[in-house]
Amino acid sequence: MSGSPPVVIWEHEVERLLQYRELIPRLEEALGKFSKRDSAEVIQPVRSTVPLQKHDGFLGLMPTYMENDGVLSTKLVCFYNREAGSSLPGVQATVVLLDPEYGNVKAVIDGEVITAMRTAAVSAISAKLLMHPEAEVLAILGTGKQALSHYNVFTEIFPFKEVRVWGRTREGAERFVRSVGGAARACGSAEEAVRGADVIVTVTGSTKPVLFGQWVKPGAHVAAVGACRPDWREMDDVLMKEAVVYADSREGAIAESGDVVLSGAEVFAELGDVINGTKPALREKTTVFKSLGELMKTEPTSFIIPLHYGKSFSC
Ligand SMILES: NC(=O)c1ccc[n+]([C@@H]2O[C@H](COP(=O)([O-])OP(=O)(O)OC[C@H]3O[C@@H](n4cnc5c(N)ncnc54)[C@H](O)[C@@H]3O)[C@@H](O)[C@H]2O)c1
Ligand SMILES: O=C(O)[C@@H]1CCCCN1
Repeated sequence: MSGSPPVVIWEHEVERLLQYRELIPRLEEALGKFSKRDSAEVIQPVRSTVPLQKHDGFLGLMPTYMENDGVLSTKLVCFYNREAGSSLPGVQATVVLLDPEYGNVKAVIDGEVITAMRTAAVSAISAKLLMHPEAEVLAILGTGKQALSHYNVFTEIFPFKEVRVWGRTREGAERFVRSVGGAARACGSAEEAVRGADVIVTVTGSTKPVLFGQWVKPGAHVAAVGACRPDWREMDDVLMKEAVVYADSREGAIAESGDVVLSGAEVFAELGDVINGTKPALREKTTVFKSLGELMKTEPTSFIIPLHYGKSFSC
């Protein structure tokens, strides 16, 4: 294997191979393993970030090693502040899979679909664990790629009666609603979308709060996906202080989430702690899951390879 050139697996192939019904249980297992902090299970340091000042962006390096599973990979992700508006993409990602023994690159895999689906799947896991079991109304703030993947997985696995979408422009929200076949309602303001919602997903490129605690129904669950820099926000202090805060990675949230850093909110638990049964899922409280994406790009990558080659492929 060490002498072979890397295989390149691109967007359409990843899209064909990844399914939420397979991704979700694998990510639950991986989140649980990570929270045990057993170095033979998962080593996933907080990502290294290189500022791309001239372009108002960042390069994030996200290595992971799962020794027991024999999987070594790193995601390379560039992300930008596009708040001022731009036709260029806000996030671009590639995943590189390496042989942990030889150190050679085995595969270069498009990271766009992995990022969209993994992030939405982890938010869906947070909702499975933390939302009210009879949740009926979903609100999505944002109308980009993550808004779409979140819409897809949340409506695939939960029986919401109503889905509301807010975007910076009314046209953007209406375009989004048309793109999903009209099964959601475009709202004229974030407040209108959020009032009375049981589950709220924030997937904006905003650097300032778009979600305010005074609008949020007590007991609602928020999956907060944007604002992945220590000085960027999507939520205000009222919400951050009232809610019980969960994260994918505690270290990641403390280092990278402006919502956590600037509000001084405490991270109560990781999703993996809840999965492992070491911390409770406080469903009756208002909960925020702060997603940084720190984790688990390796997991989807590791099963794309065998799927790509069929069962005969061995890592
Ligand atoms: N937590 C994670 O794992 C993870 C993974 C991928 C992306 N992200 C973050 O999620 C966010 C969305 O990513 P995406 O790939 O969907 O990006 P995108 O560029 O496709 O969409 C961004 C959306 O945010 C909106 N927006 C931008 N500035 C805004 C503002 N000030 N107020 C309200 N809306 C605003 C845009 O109109 C657009 O609808 C970004 O912040 C991105 O960095 C997080
Ligand atoms: O983990 C990721 O893929 C994202 C990209 C954008 C910024 C935050 N993290």
